[in-house]
Parts: sequence; structure tokens; C-alpha cells
Amino acid sequence: MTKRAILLANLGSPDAPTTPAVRRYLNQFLMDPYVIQLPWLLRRMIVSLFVLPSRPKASAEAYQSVWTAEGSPLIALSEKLKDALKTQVTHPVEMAMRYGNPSIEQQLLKITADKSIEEVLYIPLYPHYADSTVTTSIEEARRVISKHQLDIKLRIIPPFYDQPEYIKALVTSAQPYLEQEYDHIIFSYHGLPESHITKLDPSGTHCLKQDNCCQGSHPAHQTCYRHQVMRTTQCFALQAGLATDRYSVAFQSRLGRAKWLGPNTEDTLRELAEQGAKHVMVLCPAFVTDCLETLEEIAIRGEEVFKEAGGEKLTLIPCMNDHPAWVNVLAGWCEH
Ligand SMILES: C=CC1=C(C)c2cc3[nH]c(cc4nc(cc5[nH]c(cc1n2)c(C)c5CCC(=O)O)C(CCC(=O)O)=C4C)c(C)c3C=C
Ligand SMILES: [Fe+2]
Ligand SMILES: [Fe+2]
Repeated sequence: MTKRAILLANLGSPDAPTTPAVRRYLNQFLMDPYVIQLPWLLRRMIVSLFVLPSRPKASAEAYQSVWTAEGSPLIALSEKLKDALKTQVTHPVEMAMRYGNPSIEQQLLKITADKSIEEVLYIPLYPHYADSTVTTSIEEARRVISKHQLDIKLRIIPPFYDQPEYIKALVTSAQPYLEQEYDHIIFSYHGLPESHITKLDPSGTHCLKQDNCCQGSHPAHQTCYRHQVMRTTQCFALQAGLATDRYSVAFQSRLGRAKWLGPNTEDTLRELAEQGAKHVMVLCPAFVTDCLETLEEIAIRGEEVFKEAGGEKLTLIPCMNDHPAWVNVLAGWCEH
């Protein structure tokens, strides 16, 4: 039997919630050509002139507001997920981050120090396809394998946005919240520049060319982040029995001046409050692990926006983190 190891991969955080550490992290992250998809010189100028002078300080303050005794929430919770998975599978399990530490390089070298390992099952922890998350994680693993001539087969778990077991785990982990009284649920997904989607459309004539392009089936949907988040929402709503007028989709974490997917989560929160919603719940299915974008952007800043506009209560439905239902799904993938 093939000797297998498991590598979970997520996005990554700065090493500390300080301005210099966040500057290093943002520089690595935003100089990735899969994230800011411009020629190197233009990317270097934008990052150096418009991002690095002011964003590290503001982001460091945001990180400080959610930092834990174990460090960044994203990393601490990913560690917990890895530890929980270890108890459910017979293979070695490691966890890596695309930016910062522990790096994909460090963890692949650690895994392959055991010369009996023949295959790495690589699980990018993103339900939906995006070059800025999935592709860059895969390319980084391939770069490391080629650089060190590692004698392993890389088997990759693709985006799992509509896999019934993933949807079931997501509904199960959200269930205690769905039983509360609420006015509306926002499915808030990390945003993307629209150009990242249209660029991947093989027909060149489908994606974002009309409002309902993401419904039904089309070859472009294999790499269409917007289609995939809509499908997750639809599958979740069906499984949880949500009425169509009790939920909507919005996109958070916009950066820069390009046109990003909409509607924007903050605008949606404001509008809901103005229409009289008192208790809004926010579920963030693009993240399987709570992080800055859920704990700070939604639970802190989003709540402020909602309350200022007349809302009373915003509840962040936690990500799946190390929920046993999610750990079981991962364990099932690991044993196949
Ligand atoms: C869930 C999938 C994600 C996609 C798609 C994504 C695209 C994307 N992100 C940025 C810029 C930033 N994102 C930041 C934080 C961040 N992003 C994701 C996930 C996705 N990003 C996560 C999980 C996190 C949290 C990291 C943590 O430490 O908790 C940040 C850093 C924080 C900040 O300064 O706001 C930036 C910047 C772009 C430009 C992009 C697509 C082009
Ligand atoms: Fe992001
Ligand atoms: Fe689409």
C-alpha cells in the first residue's frame, strides 16, 4: 500500500501583530502574481507606494484586536484542526501556510524526511476556486517539490464547494445558530476582483456578462468563484431549509481600486438595518477556519456598521474550525 502523508494548507498570518511583521507578511502576500495579477514592476510599485506605507499599521491594529495567547487565530485554529484530524487518521498530518509560517516548504521537507512517504495528499482549505488561493498554494507546493527534487506524488483535493459531505458538515456546525430567532442571514464570502473571474472564462463570453450567468451549468464554472459560492449558498439553504427571503449573498474584504464582486457586505448590513432588521447573522463559508476576516472584519467592524445604522445584534456564525463533523469529512478524504 502507498505510504501517504496529509498536508493541510491555508493562507497564513503575520508572525506577530506588529507593524514590521505585518509589513513583511503583506509584502510576501501581495507580491504574489496570483494575488495582484499585474506585471512585476507595476505590482511592485502599487504594493510599495499604495499598500506598504499605511496598511501594515492599520492591519497590525486589527490583528491585535483578535490575537490570542496561542498567536494568530487562523494559525492556532488550523493547529487544532490538524491535531483533531491526527486522532482520526492513520497517516502523518501536517499543516502549512501559503504566506508566513509554517511554510509549505518547511512542512513538505518535514514530511519527506521520512523516506518511506510516497504520496502527499494536499488539501488546500478553500471550498471555492480562486487563483489567489487554490492555484498559488498548488504552484508553491510544486515549486518546492521541484526545487528539492522530492520523490513524492502530490495528490490534490479540489475545491469542495458543493460536495454533499462538506455542505452537511457546514449545516451541522451552524445548526445551533440557525435555531435562534433572527431576521436575516448574510452569506458573506471573501471578495475577488471581477477580472480574476473573467480572465479564467474559457469562452470569454460567459462570466459576469449577464446577472444570472452563475446559474445553471457552464464549462466556465469549474473555475468561477462566483458560481461556486452561489452553489454553496443554494446547497446550504436547501439542506438547512432556509426560506429564500431570509438570506442573501454578499462579498467582504475588498482591497484597492479595481472592480470587485458585489454586493459589499458592509453595504448589505447597512441596508438591512435601514430596512428594520434587528438581528442579523453572518456565515462566512469561504473560510473553513476563523481568521482576521471573520473575527475582526465581521464580528467587530461589521457589528459597528450594523448598529450605527439601527441594527441591534450581529451574530457571527463560527467557521467549522475543528468541529467533529468537519474533522470527519477530512478524515474520510484522507483514507480514500
Ligand atoms: C477565502 C479565500 C480568500 C480569497 C479568495 C482571498 C483573496 C484575496 N485577499 C486579498 C487581500 C488580503 N486578504 C487578507 C486576509 C485574508 N484573506 C483570506 C482568504 C482569502 N483571500 C484569509 C483567510 C485572510 C486572513 C488572514 C489572517 O491572518 O487571519 C489580507 C490581510 C489582512 C489585511 O490587511 O486586510 C489582505 C491584504 C486579495 C488582494 C485577494 C484577491 C485578489
Ligand atoms: Fe484575502
Ligand atoms: Fe458565472
